[in-house]
Amino acid sequence: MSDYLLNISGVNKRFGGLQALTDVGIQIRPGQVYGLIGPNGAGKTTFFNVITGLYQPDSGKFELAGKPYSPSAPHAVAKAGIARTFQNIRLFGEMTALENVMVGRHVRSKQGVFGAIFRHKAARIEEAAIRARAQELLDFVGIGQFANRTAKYLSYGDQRRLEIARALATDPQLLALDEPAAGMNATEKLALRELLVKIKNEGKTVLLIEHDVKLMMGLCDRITVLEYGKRIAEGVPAEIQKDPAVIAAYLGGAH
Ligand SMILES: Nc1ncnc2c1ncn2[C@@H]1O[C@H](COP(=O)(O)OP(=O)(O)OP(=O)(O)O)[C@@H](O)[C@H]1O
Repeated sequence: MSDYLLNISGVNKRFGGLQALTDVGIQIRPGQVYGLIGPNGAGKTTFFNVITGLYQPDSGKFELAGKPYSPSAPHAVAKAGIARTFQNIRLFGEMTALENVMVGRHVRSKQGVFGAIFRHKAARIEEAAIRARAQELLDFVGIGQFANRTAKYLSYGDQRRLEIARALATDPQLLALDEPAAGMNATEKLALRELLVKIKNEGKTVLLIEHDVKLMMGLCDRITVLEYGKRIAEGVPAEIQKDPAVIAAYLGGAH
């Protein structure tokens, strides 16, 4: 059995004439916070979207917790145990914060959404448990006091927290975050960092793409750097920071 929670290798992805990913892989151990960085257009989003089933790769080997998984569609990936958030927040704006998290939780419920609607006794009991767990998750990410607030009225930083709570509601083995600090001010970034450390301390494994390299260096256990669709470096932040290829990629500004 592999030591890795996520073990991906040989990913190629072409868009028409553009080779967006060339033989890219990533190996993440359980409990790590793992970062994916690289200059604009390096292929980070493409790779992330391939891992989470949004884009179909031309080739690649995908394993989660030692078992092959098929990144054929987002729901298949979610079922395998990977939950993600999006760069552009995708919440149900008209629903409350609590309801947004409950929807995430229903992915795991026995009765499913229909059971909850028809309110059989078993469904009612399960519904109460889902509600309690959703509240717990809101408390965990620090917005428990806004449980009944309509999602669209939450501040930007709190909406991001809510997205993370909703992703956690599926009890994922891997939490994949797409630029969680995008658009955040310095205070919100600091709070996000604290939250990610808390998630790590709960034993969760996290993969994130983030443009804020400073944030990544202080937060990640390991980092993969992409440039022009290829992996140019992999290692702990201290190694990455002084890697000549990484420095050249960022200073080059070719993208
Ligand atoms: N759906 C698509 N169709 C065609 N080309 C695409 C598509 N998505 C990405 N690309 C191209 O693939 C390359 C990699 O883009 P990608 O968005 O993955 O990079 P990135 O590292 O996430 O960049 P950024 O930091 O700017 O978000 C770019 O040249 C981009 O134009």
